[in-house]
Formats: sequence, C-alpha cells, structure tokens
Amino acid sequence: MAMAYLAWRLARRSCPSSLQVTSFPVVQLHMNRTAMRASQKDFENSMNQVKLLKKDPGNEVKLKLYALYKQATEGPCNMPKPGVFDLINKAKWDAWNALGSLPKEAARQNYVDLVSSLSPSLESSSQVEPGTDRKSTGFETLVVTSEDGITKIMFNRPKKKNAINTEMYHEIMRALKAASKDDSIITVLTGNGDYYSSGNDLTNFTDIPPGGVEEKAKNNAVLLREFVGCFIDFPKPLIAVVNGPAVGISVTLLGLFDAVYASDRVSQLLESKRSGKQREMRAFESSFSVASHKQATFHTPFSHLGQSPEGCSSYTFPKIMSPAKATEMLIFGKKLTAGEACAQGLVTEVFPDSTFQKEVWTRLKAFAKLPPNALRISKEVIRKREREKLHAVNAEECNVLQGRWLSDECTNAVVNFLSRKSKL
Ligand SMILES: CCCCCC/C=C/C(=O)SCCNC(=O)CCNC(=O)[C@H](O)C(C)(C)COP(=O)(O)OP(=O)(O)OC[C@H]1O[C@@H](n2cnc3c(N)ncnc32)[C@H](O)[C@@H]1OP(=O)(O)O
Repeated sequence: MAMAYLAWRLARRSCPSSLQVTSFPVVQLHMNRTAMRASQKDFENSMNQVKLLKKDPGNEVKLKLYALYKQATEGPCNMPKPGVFDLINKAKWDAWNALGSLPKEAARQNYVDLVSSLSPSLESSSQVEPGTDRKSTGFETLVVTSEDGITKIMFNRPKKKNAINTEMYHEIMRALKAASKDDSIITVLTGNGDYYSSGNDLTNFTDIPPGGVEEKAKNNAVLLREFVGCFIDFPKPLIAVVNGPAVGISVTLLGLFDAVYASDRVSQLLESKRSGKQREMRAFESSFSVASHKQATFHTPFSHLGQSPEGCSSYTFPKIMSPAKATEMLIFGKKLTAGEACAQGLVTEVFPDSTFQKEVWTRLKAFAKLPPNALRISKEVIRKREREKLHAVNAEECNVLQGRWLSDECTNAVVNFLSRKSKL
C-alpha cells in the first residue's frame, strides 16, 4: 500500500492538472499512468507531425514548440545564456527559460496540444502539393474545384511560379466564364505552390508567328484586352487568396477584385531582408526544419521590363492608394509587403501566416452562405458605375503595351531574363 501511495504522490506531483489524481483508487492511478504513456506516444506523433507541417507556423509558434520540446525532454533550461548578438540561440534560450520549472509531463502535454492546434495546416489546405501539376478535367494549367458554394480557380504551374502563359490566359477566361454561370456563390483565385503568380510568362514573347513581332504584339494586345475584360465584367464576388509572391498582371488585376486576402509573413521576412537580418531569419527557419514558404509580396516591375501598366491599374491604383503610391509601384517598381499593400488599400486584410488558410477559408465559406442574388445585385450596383470607364482604360492600356512590346527596352529586358540562367 505504501508503494501505491508513493506512486500516487509522485503521480499527483508530476501529473499535469488535466490528469490530476483526485482520489486514490489504484485503478484511477493506473488509468492516469496509461494516459501519461498515451501522452508520450502522442508526443512522439506530434514531433513527427511538426515535420509534416505544410504551412510554416510562424516564428512565435516555432519558438514555443522548441521550448516545450526541450522542457519535455530535458526539463528546466540548463543551457548557459547566449550572448546578445547570438540572436537565434538567445531567442531559443529565452523561450525555454521562460517555462521555468514546468514539469516534463505538462510540457509534453502542452506540446501535443499546440501541435494539434496547428492541425488545419497539417490537413491539406487549399494547396495541392507544390510540383504535382494535378490536372482538373478540362484544364492543363489550372485546378478548378467547386464546393461549399465556392468555385476555386487555382493557378497550377508551380514549377514556373504560376507564370501565365497563353494557354493559361485562355483557361482562366474559360474558368471565369463557367464560374459566372455555375451554382457557386463566390469565386476565388489562388496559387498552387509557393507563389501566387509571377505574372505574364515572358516566353509569351518568344513564339513569333509568320507575321513577325508586329503580329505577335497585336495578338497579345487582343488577348490581354479580352482577359482583363473578363475581370471587369465578372458578376459574382471575386476574391484573391494571395498565398505567396504576386508579380505583374497578377498584382494589377487585384484592383478589379472584390476582396484580397494575404498572410502576414511579409512583415517578418521581407522586412528582415531589408534590415539585413534575413540570414538570421533563414537560419532560424532552417533550425526548425519547416519548409520555408515565400513571403507574399506585391511587385509590378513594368519599367524594369520596358513595359507599362495593365489590368486597369493605371486607373484603379491611383484611386485605391493615391497617385504617389501608385507611381512608386507602377512606375518605379517598388515591391510591397502584405502589410504595406494593406495599408495602401490593395490588400483587404492580412492574416497571421500560421492560421492564414484556415481563417480565410472559414470566412469565405461564411460569405458563400449569403443570399446569392443580393451579392450579385450589390456588386452590380458598385461595378456598373465604373464598367464603361474600366473598359476604356483597358483598351488604352493594351494599345500602349502593344507599342511597348516592340521597343528595344522591352526586348532587351525579356532577353536578359530568359538568358539569365544560361550564363550560370
Ligand atoms: C498576352 C500577354 C499579356 C501581357 C500582360 C502584361 C503583363 C505584364 C507582367 O506580368 S510583367 C511581370 C512579368 N513577370 C516577371 O517579370 C517575373 C519574372 N520572374 C522572375 O523574376 C523570377 O522567376 C521570380 C522572382 C518570379 C522567381 O525567382 P526564383 O525564386 O529565383 O525562381 P526562378 O526564377 O528560378 O523561377 C522558377 C522557374 O519559373 C520560371 N519563371 C518564373 N517566372 C516566370 C515568368 N514570369 N515567365 C517565364 N518563366 C518564369 C523561371 O524561368 C524558372 O524556370 P526554369 O526552372 O529556369 O525552367
């Protein structure tokens, strides 16, 4: 009996409150010990789950996981405190040391609880495994699905950063036309892989038809005008889920969307790059062996490419963010973080990266439960005032671009891009 009591006292002292022994029946102690063995098993499963995380949970969560792991396996922090300039190890030490004398079992349970709270990013989110160019029926460059009242059009050229080639322009138009007529309530565009889209596929300028570059430029201008027109006239709420960097036309079109959601990784990683700390941030990321995802940035390098704005951005961007901010993006090619894009009105809302997909899709499913006719009619009330103007702007932008595509500035920029790797 004395041994059982001793076991009970030990169990009582080290049991996390969730397993607190309140009475002293041996069977209760046995059940709790089984629960603790289960939590050890859960702990090991959770460690494996962390390695399978599809979405980077963010540095704060990774520090918590590190600290709980150390506390659960080694007990209270037993490392000497790193120097102030050893940023990564100092952050880790602080996180572990903050747990004080938390018992190993409690740390283990907290670790399991934390990993299970990340479970949405363990499930397949809206992403298809990058690199697996899974084809939907009828599309080569997109994955189009329709469920929960949402038609999702996912750019699916992840190996080419979802660059939009001629085929993809046509497929996006076809998918939008089908979505405007199907029984879905809202339509969502997003990217598969680490990029939302790197914009126009620059090889679009290389397959020259018999009529020469003039015919190519004219054909591209006709295609672009029809493509942007589909976004101007799209009748349902159109929402962008910007899962990674967006470049060129994939950015300018956002001015024609009804909502744009992006994750906050931008502020963490792009700003650390700007402050020269990116090396530390990359090293820190790799110490958690979680696939580092590209931060969502918004870049319109038109001048660098010898080109000019499209997607009605020459009209929408000054209206959305002021002429000066539009100039910084469209003329000088300033790359924005999601936070900056949100501050300037191009992005509607920024979400924590660790919960981005879960929060956004929960919200979109709620939107899709709203009365469809009210949504369409409300969008029409807003869009009809601008529709004629937007089509006129689109026509003018395409005419200007048709000339730009024949310029030496554009030709040189495209050649430089396409030949850059051959120099390596
Ligand atoms: C009908 C015509 C309509 C025209 C409309 C007007 C539209 C204008 C625009 O959209 S302008 C903007 C065009 N886009 C760009 O200039 C981006 C070019 N790409 C890059 O700068 C880089 O690839 C990157 C910063 C997006 C990514 O860099 P990195 O992470 O180093 O990856 P890689 O460069 O190795 O890219 C992987 C792979 O993808 C190919 N690729 C990426 N983007 C494009 C692109 N826009 N066009 C063609 N190919 C692209 C890249 O070449 C690599 O291919 P490889 O692995 O070498 O085969």
